[in-house]
Amino acid sequence: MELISSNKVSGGWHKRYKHTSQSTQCEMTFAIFLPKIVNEGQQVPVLYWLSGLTCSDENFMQKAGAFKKANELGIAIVAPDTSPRGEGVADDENGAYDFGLGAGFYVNATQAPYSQHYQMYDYVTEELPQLIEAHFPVSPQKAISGHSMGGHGALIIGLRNPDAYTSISAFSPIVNPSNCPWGQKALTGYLGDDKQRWQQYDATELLSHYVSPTKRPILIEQGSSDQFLDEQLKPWLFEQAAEKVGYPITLNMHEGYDHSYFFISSFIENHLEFHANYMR
Ligand SMILES: CC(=O)Oc1ccc2c(C)cc(=O)oc2c1
Repeated sequence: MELISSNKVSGGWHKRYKHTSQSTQCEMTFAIFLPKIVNEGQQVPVLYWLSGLTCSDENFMQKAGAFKKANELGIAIVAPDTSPRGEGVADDENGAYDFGLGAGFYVNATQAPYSQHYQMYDYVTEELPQLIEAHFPVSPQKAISGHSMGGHGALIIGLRNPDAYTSISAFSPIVNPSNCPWGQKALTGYLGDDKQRWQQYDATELLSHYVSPTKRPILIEQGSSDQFLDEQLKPWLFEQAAEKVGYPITLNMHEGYDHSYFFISSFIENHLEFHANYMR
């Protein structure tokens, strides 16, 4: 693991690292925010943040405005990249923004040529937490959150691993990728045409068939003026599935907010407090 940069911020530290990943078979970059309290020898819980299409480890760290509150609450934040990258990593054949580089969709791809490197599910759920726990003063307490494609990632990972994450949250998530153009394109490209195989990566499907007795709290934020709301995001489908299976979720609609980091930065502190409450 190699340190790329280190900056003091809001009393804590923001650091970027690169390392060779066994899951994705390429160099991966991630960012970590460590609150001040780690200097006093305290182990801190970790919020994993998954970013959306076209993003890297940098967007959330630079734009969300999360550090002051994370420092106060004593939470570390880890932001991985959104896909494998580098020479030899297959991209969308037309270089589109919604597939390939910057758009790994947090799945383990089974289709060539993507299956060689696009193993983001394993990277985020296994390899990265192991690396973080081996190298930083963190406790095993983890929570997960994300935006848009990353909100989809947070929901599927949280729902599939209720023993690993104390709480799940999302901003403007793609809740039902089998049922929207971004998701259909990604799931076809990474997993093939068999829709049965898509279900493990579809939060609304996972919730509809949820059987675990452990129901982790789920908090979703959505802007009413989000340009992707009706065609891509459709949070009401997730809400309906939750009602049907009796899984309590909170979906907060916010008048006038769009899909941007202006929206995320407006409500990120509530999400940090939400997760801090469960990670204690
Ligand atoms: C930094 C930023 O604005 O991130 C951003 C912009 C647009 C999108 C879209 C359209 C989808 C998504 O999944 O993430 C995302 C992130």
